[in-house]
Amino acid sequence: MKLSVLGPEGTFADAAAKAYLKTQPYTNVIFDYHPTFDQVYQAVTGENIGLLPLENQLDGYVSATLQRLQIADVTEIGEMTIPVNFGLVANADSLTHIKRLYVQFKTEGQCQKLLSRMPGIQIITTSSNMISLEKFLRGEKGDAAIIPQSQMADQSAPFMLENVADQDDNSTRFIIFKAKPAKLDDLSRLTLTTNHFKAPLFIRPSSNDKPGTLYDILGYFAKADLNLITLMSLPTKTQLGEYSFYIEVSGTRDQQEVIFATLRDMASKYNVHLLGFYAD
Ligand SMILES: O=C(O)C(=O)C[C@]1(C(=O)O)C=C[C@@H](O)C=C1
Repeated sequence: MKLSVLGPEGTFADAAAKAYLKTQPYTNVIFDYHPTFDQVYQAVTGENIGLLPLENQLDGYVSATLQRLQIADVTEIGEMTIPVNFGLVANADSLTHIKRLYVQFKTEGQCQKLLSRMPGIQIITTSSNMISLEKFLRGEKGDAAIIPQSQMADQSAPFMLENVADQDDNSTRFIIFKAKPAKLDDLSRLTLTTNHFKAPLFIRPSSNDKPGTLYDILGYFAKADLNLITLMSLPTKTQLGEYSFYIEVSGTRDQQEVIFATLRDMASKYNVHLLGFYAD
């Protein structure tokens, strides 16, 4: 089986994939690294699986992943949360002599305190923390990169700062998915391996321009006593002001029947795009 993740080896996605595999019975897994989230998504076919970051404790949801999930025909089969911290490597004698900084786009929002100490610097955004490191290693004097803290021990740059995330307590949640579309009927028959589940989904009203639409959507879950852990609105991109809602429902095994009955009920009125139903 192939597991597609953001590469090269050493990204947090790679670490999350390895942590996930420790909890699973898969054998002979081949790691398949790609430089962007979109290429990771495109690479997952058949029975193979992929992993993408969904949410960071400091910087919130990963918009690129949500935008992709909104239109994706995938089944999420699980998730993995890992601690995240960063280090700074620089080819300079001090912070003030750094001219150019390589930083992954989601990492930037997690290292704001460090960045505020480097005014006037040229920031080059990358798609992966290990690409930031690669670019730094091939770079010139005055260059710096923010890289995973786990890579710091292997580096010997002239100037290095450890643990540069805005706070030490920081984590990112990743989702693991297959390429086949999540089907309500198939997933309703799934046997959970733990007592808890999560069900991520998008709900798209035919129009947002009506009083009480969100209230009505939330009412279905409230009436069924189903707990929502996420509610986000995302532009559908069809028209300015048209949004869909990304929702994560969590519950216990004894609520399996009620969640599927609720989703079927909602599907007669709204566009319900289920993304998965998995043990948590
Ligand atoms: O570049 C990496 O190391 C990644 O795995 C990506 C990613 C992300 O986009 O959220 C993962 C964890 C951190 O939040 C920062 C970057």
